[in-house]
Amino acid sequence: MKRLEQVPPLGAEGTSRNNLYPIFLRMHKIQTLIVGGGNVALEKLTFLLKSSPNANVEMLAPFFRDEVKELAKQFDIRLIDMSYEISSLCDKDLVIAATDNLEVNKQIYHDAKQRHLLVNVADTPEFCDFYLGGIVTKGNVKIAISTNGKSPTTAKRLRQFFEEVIPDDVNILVENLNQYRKTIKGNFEQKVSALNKITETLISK
Ligand SMILES: C[C@@]1(CC(=O)O)C2=NC(=C\c3[nH]c(c(CCC(=O)O)c3CC(=O)O)Cc3[nH]c(c(CC(=O)O)c3CCC(=O)O)/C=C3\N/C(=C\2)[C@@H](CCC(=O)O)[C@]3(C)CC(=O)O)/[C@H]1CCC(=O)O
Ligand SMILES: NC(=O)c1ccc[n+]([C@@H]2O[C@H](COP(=O)([O-])OP(=O)(O)OC[C@H]3O[C@@H](n4cnc5c(N)ncnc54)[C@H](O)[C@@H]3O)[C@@H](O)[C@H]2O)c1
Repeated sequence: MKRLEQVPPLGAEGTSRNNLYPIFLRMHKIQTLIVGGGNVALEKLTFLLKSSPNANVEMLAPFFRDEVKELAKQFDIRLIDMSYEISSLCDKDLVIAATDNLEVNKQIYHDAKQRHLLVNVADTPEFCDFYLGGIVTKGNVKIAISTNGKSPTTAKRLRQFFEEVIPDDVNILVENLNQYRKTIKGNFEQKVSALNKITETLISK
């Protein structure tokens, strides 16, 4: 069993610390529901598909903006032309509420919680089990950014910064190491040691 290299402090006196735990969801394996088809829903859908073009998404609203319809067509997203009903949560794993009606959004939150579904009411931290983040994708490498809900604008700027500075060919490193990893003989410890040795110079100052 490996020991934690270092457990970070809980946050110095008077400061706060991001305690969110990012997980990397395999979006094609789970069913996502977005309720709403307006501007906010469009923003959430756009960034979701940018990161996970293979996501399994259903959208529900009595009105869909044209840009939503275009994206949905392009990415094979099911659009359902109706107002929210509790039965819409059947067979769903993840829910994003993005209507312009706070009461409806709150109802979706409570219904989802009752069913132990993970729910995000867009731009409403108190009704979120999880936050959407700024996301950088370079081949097989993905970086998720959150400011703990403090400043989405900073998350956006950091995402733009990392998109710029991380070289596109970082994926070549990953692919090469993946090939090398398959060729290493020996037990787990010997493999870890070989991989650590060959990548040592990447972090040397
Ligand atoms: C990262 C990103 C992902 C995405 O949306 O997919 C994202 N917001 C983005 C942009 C953005 N959102 C807003 C602005 C306008 C400027 C501003 O208000 O600051 C801008 C900037 C812009 O558009 O330029 C409005 C806003 N957002 C929230 C509130 C409510 C509040 O803060 O209380 C309000 C005020 C609403 C109002 O005034 O009514 C809340 C949330 N927004 C989050 C995510 C979660 C926290 C993420 C984190 O931990 O950092 C959280 C908590 C919940 C959630 O929605 O998941 C995406 C950038 C994607 C990218 O570019 O890569
Ligand atoms: N537009 C923005 O950039 C922005 C920014 C910050 C906050 N907001 C706030 O967020 C909210 C949503 O804004 P918007 O621009 O997305 O509105 P919008 O009018 O573009 O879209 C609202 C969507 O909610 C759907 N809807 C309404 N009732 C529904 C129900 N019962 N079931 C299912 N769908 C339903 C509508 O059909 C429509 O698709 C508003 O309260 C707005 O003030 C918007």
